[in-house]
Parts: sequence; C-alpha cells; structure tokens
Amino acid sequence: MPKLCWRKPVRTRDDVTTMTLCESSEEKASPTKLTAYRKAIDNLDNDRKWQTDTAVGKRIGLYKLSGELGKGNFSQVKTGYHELTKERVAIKILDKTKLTAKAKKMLSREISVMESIHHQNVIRLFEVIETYTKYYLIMEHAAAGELFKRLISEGRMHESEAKNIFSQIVLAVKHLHDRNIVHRDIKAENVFLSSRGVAKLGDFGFSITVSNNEKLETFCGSPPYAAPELFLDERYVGRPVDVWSLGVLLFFMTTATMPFLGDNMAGLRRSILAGHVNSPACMSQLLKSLIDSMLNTSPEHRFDIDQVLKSDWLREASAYQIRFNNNSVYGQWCAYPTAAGAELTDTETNARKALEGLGITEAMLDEHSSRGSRSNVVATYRIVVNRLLQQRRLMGQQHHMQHQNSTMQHPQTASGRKPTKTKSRLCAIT
Ligand SMILES: Nc1ncnc2c1ncn2[C@@H]1O[C@H](COP(=O)(O)OP(=O)(O)OP(=O)(O)O)[C@@H](O)[C@H]1O
Repeated sequence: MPKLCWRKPVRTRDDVTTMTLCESSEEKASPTKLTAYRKAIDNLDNDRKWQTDTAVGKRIGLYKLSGELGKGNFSQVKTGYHELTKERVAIKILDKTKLTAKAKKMLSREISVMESIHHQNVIRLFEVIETYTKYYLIMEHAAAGELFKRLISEGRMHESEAKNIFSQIVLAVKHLHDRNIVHRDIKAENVFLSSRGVAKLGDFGFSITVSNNEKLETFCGSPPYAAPELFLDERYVGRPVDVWSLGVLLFFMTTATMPFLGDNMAGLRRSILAGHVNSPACMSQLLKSLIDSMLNTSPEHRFDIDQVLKSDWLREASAYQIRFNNNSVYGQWCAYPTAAGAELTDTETNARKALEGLGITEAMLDEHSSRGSRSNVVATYRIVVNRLLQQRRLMGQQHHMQHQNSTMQHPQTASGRKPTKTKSRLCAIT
C-alpha cells in the first residue's frame, strides 16, 4: 500500500509538493494490510489506549491533543496533531454546558462563516467534532501566534513590513465584504501569523452576513477598535465598522500605541467620538493620509475596503498580493472535494494521490463531500490540500522575501502606555 511521506519541497511539472507517495517492501508484501485511514478508524472503535486517551481528553477523533495555546471567554485552544498527516492543528474546545444562548449563536455563526470562506489569509476550519458535552473546532494552526503578541514583544513595525502584513488582512476583509460578511471584531489579537509570515484573520464569532446596506443593531467588538457610530444609540452599517477597526489596527502596527485612549469607557468614548488622531512625526505622509481616511468619524465618508486597497500607501503591496494570489492556486482552494468527473486542479490531483496513499479513495471523497467539516475524510482532504497550497505559496514567496526589508524597530510608545489585550464584547458599549 503506498504510504504518505513528507519530504523537502520538490518542484514538479504541475505543482509543488512536499508529499510524495512511496511504497515500502513490507507494504508490497502484505496486500491485505489495513490502510492508514482504516487502521485509525479501527483504533478509534477498538483500541483500548485510544479509547482511554479519548476519555481523559488526550485525543479527539483523529487528533492527538497536546499543550494549551490559550483560553477565550468560552473556550480553550489546544495544539493537536492529525494522526494521518501529522499536521499540527489548533483545536478550540467549547464546553456545551457552559455556553450561554449568545455564545451558542456566536459559535454557529463562526462555524458557518469559516465553512463558507476559503482564503489564504483566513484561518481555515478543517473539522468540527461534537460530543455529548463538547464542541471541537479543528483549525489551521498559526505557528507564529497573534500579531498582538508580536507587536507587544518587538514593538512597532517598519512601514514596509506593516504594508506586507496589512495588505494581506485587507485582502481577507475584502473577500468577506465581497461576500456580504462583516467580521466586527478586527483587532491585533485576531490576526495570526504563520511561521512564514503569512497573515491570517481569525475569530469569526461576531461575524454576520448582511444584505447590502442593511443596518445592524447589536453592538459588538472591542471598545478600543470600535467605530464612533457604535457609541451612538443608532443602528449602523456593517462594512464601515470593519474599515475603522482596520484603521486602528494599522495605527497600532506602525506605532505600537493605540490612536484613541481613555482612562475608562467614558474617556475612550469621548476620544473616539472626537476622532482626533495624533500621528507621530516619523510616520510617512501617505500612511498618515490613509489612516485619516479610515478613521473618518463619518461612516459615509470613510474609505471603503476597495479604496483602502487602492490607496497610495498600500497600492503596490496589495497589487503584489493580488497578483501573487492569482498566480498561485489559492484561488482554486476547495473546501470540498470536486465532484467525480469534474476537471481537477493540479493541487487536487496531487492531494488525491496523497489521500489514496492513506486509504482515502475517490469514492470515499464523493460520499463524504456533502458532510463538509463534519467528516474526517473531508477534513483530511482539507489538511492535505492546505499543506500543498502552503508549499506552493512558499516557493512563490521566497523570491519576493529576498527583496523585503523586514526589520522590526524597537518599541517606541509615544504615550508611554503599553496597550493591553482587549476583550471582545457583545453588549452596548455606550
Ligand atoms: N488558529 C490558531 N492558531 C494558533 N493559536 C490560536 C489559534 N486560534 C486561537 N489561538 C490562541 O488561543 C487563544 C484563545 O483563543 P480564542 O479564540 O478561544 O479566544 P480569544 O480570542 O482570546 O477570546 P474570545 O473568547 O474573546 O474570542 C488565543 O490566545 C489565541 O492566540
């Protein structure tokens, strides 16, 4: 039986892959041997050790759980390893008994938005496992963690590096806005970085699908990133709220300070409603102008996401990202295996070969495809495709990285006040 091997990236005629198929003589000699997938399913059902590990919380489905990555209001996030591919994943664990009605609603939104969004700058959802007491969300793991932690430990970013990271987040938000989804909780704590410096937007608990200029009522997000209209007792349009938060994020990335400060909520509210931004003298005029246009207190006059992308400060970096995305197969990312008989992308063809090696056949992919994140077959497919796409992106990026000035400058906190982690709220923040 062919076995999945992880190897150094190899450029083939059609694709770049780290996964190749190899056959060991031992496997050739025993044609009746269980496939890796079958064996894992068998272990889940019958193996004492697997069952004990599952009972004591060391394993869930095909994932082995290890250290804690962090805790949220209603969740614990742990590192996990996928049994078949050895891929490292982030597993968000939610205790059903502790979920309020609001938290349940947020969770179901988070799952349905993540299930519908497939973009290289958005954290991917691989699988959802539900037990009697818990939900497990198996997600792409961001090895370099939160952008927030990086800014706190290393200080403000040089404008060229900020441009590279920020353009990726803006593209993720454009992807959402184009699909009528508003994130509503954009902040440095919800931007994750991969080990290769790829930025990924995560935490879709507050996200919502809107019709064009539909007005929203629920005030949510993190107060320091909240747009002024959220502090007024009025309904608000969704997309401009995201652009405001992006403006706050950009200011934070390039200064390591927050644009609006207050000793308490009333002070913060006053500062945001006044909308005065004191940019440091070292900030370039183009950046200052972009931040001012994003932090326009009038939502009607605020830049929209396309204007942000086309702004003088960001235009070149976003054009690079867009060109790069179009040239890569990321646009072809499939959340679900393509139906039998349809034309396959190079990546899918390679993924299918690798899956075949694990014992996941075309027929199984067809059968499971409609179950999406509720199927461990689809999850394995997503993990394999994601890995292939990352490798491909990496090859394309290497050339660009040589020309990047990625120096980080030391913290320069204009006000001397170090920002603290902001809690997301689902409440009226007036
Ligand atoms: N995909 C991921 N990769 C790496 N770390 C992650 C990932 N998702 C979450 N984390 C880490 O796990 C921790 C908890 O995340 P979680 O989203 O549950 O809560 P939170 O965003 O901190 O709080 P809240 O409940 O307000 O959303 C965070 O510190 C985050 O850095």
